[in-house]
Amino acid sequence: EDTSCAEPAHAAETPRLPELSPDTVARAVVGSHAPLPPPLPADDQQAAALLQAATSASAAGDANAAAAAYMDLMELRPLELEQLYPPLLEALQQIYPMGAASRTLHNHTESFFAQMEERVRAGQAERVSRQPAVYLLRDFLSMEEVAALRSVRTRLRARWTQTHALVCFQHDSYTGHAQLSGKWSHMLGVPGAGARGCLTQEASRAVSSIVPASESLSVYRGETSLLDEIELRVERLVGLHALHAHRWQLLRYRTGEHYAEHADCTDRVPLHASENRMATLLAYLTDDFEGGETEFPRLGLKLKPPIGSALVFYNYKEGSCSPDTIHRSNPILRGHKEVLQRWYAYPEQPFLAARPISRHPKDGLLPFQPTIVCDWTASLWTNVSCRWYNQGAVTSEVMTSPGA
Ligand SMILES: O=C(O)CCC(=O)C(=O)O
Ligand SMILES: [Fe+2]
Repeated sequence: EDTSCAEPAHAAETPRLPELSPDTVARAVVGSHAPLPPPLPADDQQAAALLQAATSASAAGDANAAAAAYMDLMELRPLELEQLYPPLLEALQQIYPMGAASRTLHNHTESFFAQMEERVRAGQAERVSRQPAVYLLRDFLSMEEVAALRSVRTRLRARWTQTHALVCFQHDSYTGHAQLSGKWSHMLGVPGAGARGCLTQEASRAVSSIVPASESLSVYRGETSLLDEIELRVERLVGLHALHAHRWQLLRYRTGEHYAEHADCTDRVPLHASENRMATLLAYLTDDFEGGETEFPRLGLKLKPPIGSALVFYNYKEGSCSPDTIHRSNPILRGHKEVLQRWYAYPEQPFLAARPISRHPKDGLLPFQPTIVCDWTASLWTNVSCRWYNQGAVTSEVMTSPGA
């Protein structure tokens, strides 16, 4: 077996880079007196152009273009959700077919193991761990596809640069910090005792540039034909069906950035729940960096798969989230890491891969405003790490404004 990309985890202790601290955040917030720029004027022209694009795309039967235009319109005009929803839903139902015809699915877990074992027999994949199952699939993407995906990321990322990110914390040392009290626009729970909160727009703006955050740029079905093609390849080679997929994520880490230990699954979401993360696919788009390994500490695996290859792993054991799947992205010591990621759910759930319909006005997010979330999933973290998302992590269901 070729294990050239695996080296034992204990070989060298990764040096720890200085981490974000609550005091640094408090100093940035307290020391900043820059006024917020005035809100962008309601862009009626942009909205009218989007509505025009949406209507003509639906008339032409281009569901992908219609859905994208309706979604952008909702980002600008969240209050018009009720008028925009019916035609949007019609477009989405073409992109994400639901219902009897698509419901005759195989046992998804079985098809995953059957396909991956077949890949191993055919010499296309290597079983890196048996329990939990972790496979390395070689030559999953061509070099041309890698380059194309990297430019997709650059292109889509450009849309999210108009405003600073809203910055959210879920760690007692931040939510309970004395100097940060009064600087929160959303807080769920008791500050300093397991709460999660988002800073005000002013405070977010002051800290968004000092928070080292890796990035997750969401891409949805229909947004690029290349990923639509690749999802069929995953069905064929990996046995994970498109109708079980979460959104695509294009991850990026710059020097110094990492993502702390976590499992992709959680027992708060049972295997049969629609939004569970039964299996994970990570395809590597760069390799010119030091550090940045995908490490599974409980398996003694520290992996740096070659460009174009994919790691796929199964997150459950006997129906429960397996803690042995805990993994992290080690700090980047030099260079730049990009990964294409997708989670797969056990039951069919086509809309999981869809762009979420409008952020609620109560979220307090500006149009096309990203969020930075530090320490989102409480229990498993060993240290703080932050991630930038273009998909709102704040929703009125989970967050309540104090006084709202
Ligand atoms: O980038 C990696 O190596 C791992 C990313 C990851 O585990 C995640 O985003 O859930
Ligand atoms: Fe993960």
